[in-house]
Amino acid sequence: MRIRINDVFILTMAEGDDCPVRGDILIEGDTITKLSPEIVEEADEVIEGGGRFVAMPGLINAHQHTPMSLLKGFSDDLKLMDWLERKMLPAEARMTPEDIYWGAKLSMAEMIKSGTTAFADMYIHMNEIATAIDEVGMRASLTRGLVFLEDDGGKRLAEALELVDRWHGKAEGRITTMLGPHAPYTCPPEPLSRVIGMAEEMKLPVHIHLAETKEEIAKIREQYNQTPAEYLYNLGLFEKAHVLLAHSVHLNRRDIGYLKGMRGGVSHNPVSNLKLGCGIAPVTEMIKQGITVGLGTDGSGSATTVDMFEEIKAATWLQKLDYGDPTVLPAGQALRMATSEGAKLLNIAHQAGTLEVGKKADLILIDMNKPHLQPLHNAESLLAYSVNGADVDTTIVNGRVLMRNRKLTTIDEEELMKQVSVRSRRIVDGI
Ligand SMILES: CSC[C@H]1O[C@@H](n2cnc3c(O)ncnc32)[C@H](O)[C@@H]1O
Ligand SMILES: [Zn+2]
Repeated sequence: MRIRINDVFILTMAEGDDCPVRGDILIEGDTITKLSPEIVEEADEVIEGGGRFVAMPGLINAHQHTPMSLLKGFSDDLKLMDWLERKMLPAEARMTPEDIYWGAKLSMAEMIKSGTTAFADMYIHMNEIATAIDEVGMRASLTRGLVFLEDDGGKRLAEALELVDRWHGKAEGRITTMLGPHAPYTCPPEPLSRVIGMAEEMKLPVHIHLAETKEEIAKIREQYNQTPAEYLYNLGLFEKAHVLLAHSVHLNRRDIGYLKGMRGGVSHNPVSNLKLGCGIAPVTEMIKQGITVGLGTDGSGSATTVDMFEEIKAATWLQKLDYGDPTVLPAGQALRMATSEGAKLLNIAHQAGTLEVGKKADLILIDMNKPHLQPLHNAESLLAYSVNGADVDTTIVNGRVLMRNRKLTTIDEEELMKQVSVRSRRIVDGI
């Protein structure tokens, strides 16, 4: 299959490339094969840009719990632990594997419609999520979340390994896997060390929540007389595996030092942090210290939206506010966090995150022919500060068009809405 995209403003997001160039894009199979002012090759499908679209790499959501889309808006304005323990966990205990499948699809529909092409997911019933991804066509890195607060006879860990066995490298290579110990406060040293050892041996990345709230800092201090980052560092996590750290809001100077030089980095989730009142992550300082920082939404049970353009805005504005300085975290940097940096976190930088010949064709077309997106003085500014998810016209993953002219091609939206309506009501009823 060959797709030619004609006459668009191409923003590659490749190193040092911050100005869009008007031209054409050729996709052959799953790969970008040409970026040029004019391409004449025949194609099976031609998308006429007519100079109204910006083409950019698909956004990468580095921290998600996709099926939580079914819990969106059901329990807001609570403290994180109340929200999690009193609302989310009881609701999750009622979710069937089929609910998980439909919840993942709902989240993917929203992600594709707002320009996300790849995501990192941590949840339960991962086989159903992987099946949904296989069908829908997105790219993802999957982890079975591991909580070790009670003895389950090794059931959760066995499911985590089954996920790796069954799905790593599958769905035309769109699915990869990680190990997912949930957080320092749900993973005591012995089982956590075991998981870290497995990650090292199996060369698997580790996805874990870190230092999200002040309560977490107090709890880990009380239990282990350490900070959460110190706890992970002392267990050898940062030297033994590629690590994806979600949140990392409450890090002190020494904690940031532990993260320096690590493979992987931090998923900053500003909307979730704002909404749960967690605090402002030291993003500017981490970047200054050479730590890779990408962006994520967290599940829509907390953030309520998985539109990554909201995260881009929140990330840059929060740092400007925190420093009292509008020059901090400029537009281009925030866009890189949502694209090239996110790709590094998911360990897929060789495939995605920038538009370059030889990379997988994961890209979006944004319709700029709208009052709030004109004039086009500076594409990066408009993309970071003015565009929202609804401005995405076309989403392509692995050379396959998943949305064209805002119509999803791999998800039956009507059926999805029916399933979501019935299932979501049943899950939260009486909680
Ligand atoms: C065991 S699967 C993942 C687990 O994580 C929970 N979760 C969702 N959002 C957050 C968050 O912001 N901090 C900590 N844990 C979170 C989710 O409900 C699942 O139970
Ligand atoms: Zn999370």
